[in-house]
Amino acid sequence: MSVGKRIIRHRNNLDKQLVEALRKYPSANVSDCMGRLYSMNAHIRPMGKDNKIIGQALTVKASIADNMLFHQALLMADPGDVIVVDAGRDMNHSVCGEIMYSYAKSKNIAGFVVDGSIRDVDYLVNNEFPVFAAGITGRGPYKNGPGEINVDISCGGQVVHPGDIILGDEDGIVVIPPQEALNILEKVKELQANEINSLNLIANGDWENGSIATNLSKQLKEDGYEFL
Ligand SMILES: O=C([O-])CC(=O)C(=O)O
Ligand SMILES: [Mg+2]
Repeated sequence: MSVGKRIIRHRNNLDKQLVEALRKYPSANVSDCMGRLYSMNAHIRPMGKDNKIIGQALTVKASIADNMLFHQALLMADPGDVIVVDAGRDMNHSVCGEIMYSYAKSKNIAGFVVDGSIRDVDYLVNNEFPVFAAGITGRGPYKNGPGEINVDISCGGQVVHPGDIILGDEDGIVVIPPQEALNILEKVKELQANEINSLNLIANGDWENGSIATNLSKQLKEDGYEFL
């Protein structure tokens, strides 16, 4: 196999309903259900008006300032895929723009996550197509390669495997291992119910009697804090 030039067609796909069931949960709550260890770094930000993204990852490992394999990934992607690109966090060249967004949207690709820069942001401000990235620059990419498709990559400080579930919103991106998705879905349902309880306590003026406040006071006492 030619490392640096691998284009892997096969990827395991999950039941789409399971992926869809995660859509309504905030990335922050999902992250809490995964030990707070699987969110991308804060430099990966939503760049347009559509901030909600969910789908299975089709990964691209790109050369710096080059989007040849990103274009190939667009041709290979299925509806609902999120194209996740390791573009080396480069701030000097963008690796996608309006032509690529338009084609991806026409194929019902779920969005892009790029550890690098993008351009033609006007399109993203005026159309529903979610793109998360590290920066914006009008200086465009080359198309020479090398690069790879559907290999494990690094994006936003996280390892992303082909087929991982990518969930994102205004708080950024969390990466969910597909084999754990059902388990995480159950946990996040429970966490969400607890958050609703907390918000109800606040609304009713009862926060001081809730479990967070009571546990805090117990912990401060146990740890020897003094109120002076
Ligand atoms: O030149 C490119 O490949 C990226 C771009 O601006 C576009 O897709 O519109
Ligand atoms: Mg363009």
